Amino acid sequence: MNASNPQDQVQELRRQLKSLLDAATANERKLDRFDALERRLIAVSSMEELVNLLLVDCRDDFGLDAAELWLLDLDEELRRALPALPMVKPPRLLDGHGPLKDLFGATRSTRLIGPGADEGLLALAFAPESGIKSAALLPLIRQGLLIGSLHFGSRDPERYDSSSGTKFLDRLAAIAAIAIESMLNRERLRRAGMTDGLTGVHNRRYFDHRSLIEFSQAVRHRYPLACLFLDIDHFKAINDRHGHPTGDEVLRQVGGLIQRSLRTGDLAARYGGEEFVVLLPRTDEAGAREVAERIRQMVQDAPFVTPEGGTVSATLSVGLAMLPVEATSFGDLLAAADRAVYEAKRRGRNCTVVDESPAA
Ligand SMILES: Nc1nc2c(ncn2[C@@H]2O[C@H](COP(=O)(O)OP(=O)(O)OP(=O)(O)O)[C@@H](O)[C@H]2O)c(=O)[nH]1
Repeated sequence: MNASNPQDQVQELRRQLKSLLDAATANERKLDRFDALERRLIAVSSMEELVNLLLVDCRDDFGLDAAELWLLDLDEELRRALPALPMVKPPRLLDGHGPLKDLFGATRSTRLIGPGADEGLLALAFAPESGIKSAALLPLIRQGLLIGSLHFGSRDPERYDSSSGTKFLDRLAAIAAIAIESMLNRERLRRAGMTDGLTGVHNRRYFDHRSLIEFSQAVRHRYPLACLFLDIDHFKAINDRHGHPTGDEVLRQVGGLIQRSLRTGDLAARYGGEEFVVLLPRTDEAGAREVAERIRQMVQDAPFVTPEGGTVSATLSVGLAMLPVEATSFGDLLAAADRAVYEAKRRGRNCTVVDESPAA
């Protein structure tokens, strides 16, 4: 091309103008996509929706090859909560700060990684088989603390390079961190509303709600439903002899033993002071008796550790009742299990009694 030729000059200017316009249009589209994503992030109403949005929708909308979310979970709160939530791709839960330090060091700012010096980080941030060649690693920060990270990866080595700006991504990370924190708080509140603070099993309010659902399912589908009432023996004496904190500790450990003895789908709750209730759907009398005896035996054998580091022992009386085929109310089943536990106390405690009263 001859630059002094006016026609060539015009053509060159046209070419430059077109490339500027193309870049502006691409930027505008990018801005629109980020804008739409931010609006959706702000509007999410559940943890699973949020995770699916960050990991699945983001990957599809931005034409990425991989998206990863890491969340710090020092007290294993998320480890307990997340399995119950339906997620296409769950986040990776971190039990320490190490992996985040490896990615961000002390800088805690968005990192764009392409081929070159920091390439090794790609193997940390993504599964090795994903073949990621460039990536954006976004630290998620709330109130000055690193709570996790969001990783966008591409097999195109030029998709992200360290000289590009990170303004959009920084903003996205800030909004994602707020959305994650608010969902975690919501999840905590939801769980607190249905969990007994001392023992960690469900509370009476949740039991009252779930038992009605279990009752109507069992009646509709005509499957057996067993109810256990479990009452710690001479609990007043444990409190009186060893102190209230030891009584609390026994309650906490009994709650844990009961919970661990059950299958998914069974329901355990603290019904009152030293009383627990268990619902076993699709379980016949023989099966329910086995569960009751297993729990009773475990409690009998357990050395309960006191807050001072000593041990005390405890036993349980268990009342078992089966939902009568023609039951009309869940209250009948509860009343029958209550009668049975009363009978177990009468027979000398530390035993399981099956309610034998004629079906209601
Ligand atoms: N430490 C502690 N004690 C509790 C809690 N809730 C109820 N209690 C106590 O549990 C005791 C229950 O006593 P009782 O109902 O007389 O029954 P018990 O001593 O277990 O005797 P039996 O059931 O007849 O074997 C009471 O002393 C309550 O104060 C709690 O959250 N923590």
